[in-house]
Amino acid sequence: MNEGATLLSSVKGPQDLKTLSPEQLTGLAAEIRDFLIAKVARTGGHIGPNLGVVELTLAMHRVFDSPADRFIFDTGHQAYVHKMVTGRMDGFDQLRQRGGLTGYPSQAESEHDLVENCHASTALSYADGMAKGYAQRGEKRHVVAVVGDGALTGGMCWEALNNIAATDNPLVIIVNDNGRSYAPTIGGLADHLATLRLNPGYEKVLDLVKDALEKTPLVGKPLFDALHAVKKGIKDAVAPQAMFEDLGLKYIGPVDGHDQAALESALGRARRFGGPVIVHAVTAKGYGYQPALNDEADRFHAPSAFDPETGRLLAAPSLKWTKVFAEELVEIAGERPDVVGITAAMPESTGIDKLAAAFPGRAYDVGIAEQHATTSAAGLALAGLHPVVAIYATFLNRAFDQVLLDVALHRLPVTFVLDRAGITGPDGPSHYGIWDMSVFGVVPGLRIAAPRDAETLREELREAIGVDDGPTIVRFPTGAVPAALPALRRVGGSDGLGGLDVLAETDRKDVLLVSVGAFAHLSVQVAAKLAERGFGVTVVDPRWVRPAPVDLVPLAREHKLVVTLEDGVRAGGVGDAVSKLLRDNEVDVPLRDLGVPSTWIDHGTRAEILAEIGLTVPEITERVTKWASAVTSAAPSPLVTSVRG
Ligand SMILES: Cc1ncc(C[n+]2csc(CCOP(=O)(O)OP(=O)(O)O)c2C)c(N)n1
Ligand SMILES: CC(=O)[C@@H](O)[C@H](O)COP(=O)(O)O
Ligand SMILES: [Mg+2]
Repeated sequence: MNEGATLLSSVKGPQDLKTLSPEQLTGLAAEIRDFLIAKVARTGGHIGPNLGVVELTLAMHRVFDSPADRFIFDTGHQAYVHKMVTGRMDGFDQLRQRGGLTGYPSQAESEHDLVENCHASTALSYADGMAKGYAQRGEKRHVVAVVGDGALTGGMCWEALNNIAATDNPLVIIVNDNGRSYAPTIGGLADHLATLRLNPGYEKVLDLVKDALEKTPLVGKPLFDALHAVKKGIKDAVAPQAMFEDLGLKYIGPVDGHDQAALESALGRARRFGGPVIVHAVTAKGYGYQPALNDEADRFHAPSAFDPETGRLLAAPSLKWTKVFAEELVEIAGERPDVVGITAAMPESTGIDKLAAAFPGRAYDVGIAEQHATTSAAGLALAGLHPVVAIYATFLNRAFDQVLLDVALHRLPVTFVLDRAGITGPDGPSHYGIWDMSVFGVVPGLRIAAPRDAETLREELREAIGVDDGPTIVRFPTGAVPAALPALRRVGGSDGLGGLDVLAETDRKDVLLVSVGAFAHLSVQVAAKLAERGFGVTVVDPRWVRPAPVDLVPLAREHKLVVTLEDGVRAGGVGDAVSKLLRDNEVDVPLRDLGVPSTWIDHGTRAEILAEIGLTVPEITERVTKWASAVTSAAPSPLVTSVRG
């Protein structure tokens, strides 16, 4: 290495790690942490999880040979160090930015990345399949899966472990146990890991006993049997619930996940073992960076840009959708003792922590277990309660069958509150909440509300919790709540859910713009432009969007063109549902639908992505102008709206 050059700059690929001395590795780990803090402070991202896996990632790359050996990171939010040592250091200035490095593994970025799915608890299933596949093909590779203690609370992990235990493929499962998901990981599994963590002597005692036995005259099978008996005795005495071994999986650990030599020794043993093996590494989320280590609220799981010196977040404070929901839920819970909350391991970021604080015992953290959350909610409803399941929109997708059959078939009053609905942004396609209105729109008896501002969120949440004969969804986007947009008037209400809000109108009735949720401001701005161009426009917010509100039928009849605008996929979305409603009611007014195309859209800011897919005022105005011109001719018609200026 040149004088003055950093160790970090000498690492162009995993091979460069293999020759480093213990001292150099310690230095490199420190440089990696400094690099991550400096870069992520500017872009935002998963700083806490990545600071915790520096030594672990270096050990993986030193003991195994990626890409010949296959690395899978569960969830993938902890793969920054892996990116750094596989030739992507230069990309970190553009981390999670449009066109820049993704925040997760990415096949397009590197041959070292395989699994891009950022929904938790899938790695062991991928690993099981890959290990079986390589065995079938006669390929000699290790499959190495890193799974967090949080991800391990997801049911798929246990389905996979059940299968993996019955194989003898070279599959190494590294449990990255930092005791936290977002908040501290909960439940029996977390308790079990904690018990194991508190018994660091287990492996050491085993080694001592093994040494002693090897000095005795026992050989072959008698030695093995004696070893096994002693090992089991120690296990029962030192770590009485060594569940992994009871499941039939070799367990190595617990290992100090910040002790480079210990990690490499454990991974080396796992590699030599040749069959499925669990390495239990104990790490600290945020290791080496005090603001992230002291992070009670888990703000450093994935903060936006921050001051690296103090850890202070740089974004100006704003009123978030989540806060409005959380406060209203607490209000409602004060009035209704039957209302309880559920979060799938995200208490603070979904706002369920506020309910837990106000009414201890009435909020449940079920772990990263959206399917269980849903059916457990069904159970709570069967027991006479009204559960509110607060979840990010993208994560409810995996509980479709539970929503359909466990909840809706039984007509159970469960309210799902879908935060981060619509295009979210820097986390990329796995995190966009764009499928809910299509996917859950087909569930019989399920009603979906899409509030447009804080006031309507409060109102629609109350309406949803007031429904007692089936499930409801209330969905809202990420970030700050827009300014209030009061209705000019409310019409209809014949379907029992309170009617539609007219947000803007002209005397002339050319275009009926059906605006879903937070697109209301955008729609009113489009209407103003269309009115300037001489088209008559009515903007209506249906409030409850699935099933399509029957009150739209008479309104549509009064217009020459219906345009729907939604923050979700067009395929099977609100536009399709309204179109079907109109057809079923023999309304022959043409309909055009605007929304998110059914393609994989790369990460970026919400604004950048909406611009790319043409959901901006100028683009929508142009398109509607074209459509409207085909069915009517323009003439002056001033727009009336509650928006000033
Ligand atoms: C199905 C699903 N639900 C929720 C999330 C949101 N989420 C991302 S990381 C995380 C916590 C993961 O905890 P753990 O696996 O222990 O990893 P750590 O962050 O502690 O390294 C959660 C809940 C997700 N990615 N996927
Ligand atoms: C990996 C994951 O699923 C979450 O950590 C997600 O990145 C958080 O997103 P928010 O920042 O919107 O809470
Ligand atoms: Mg964890």
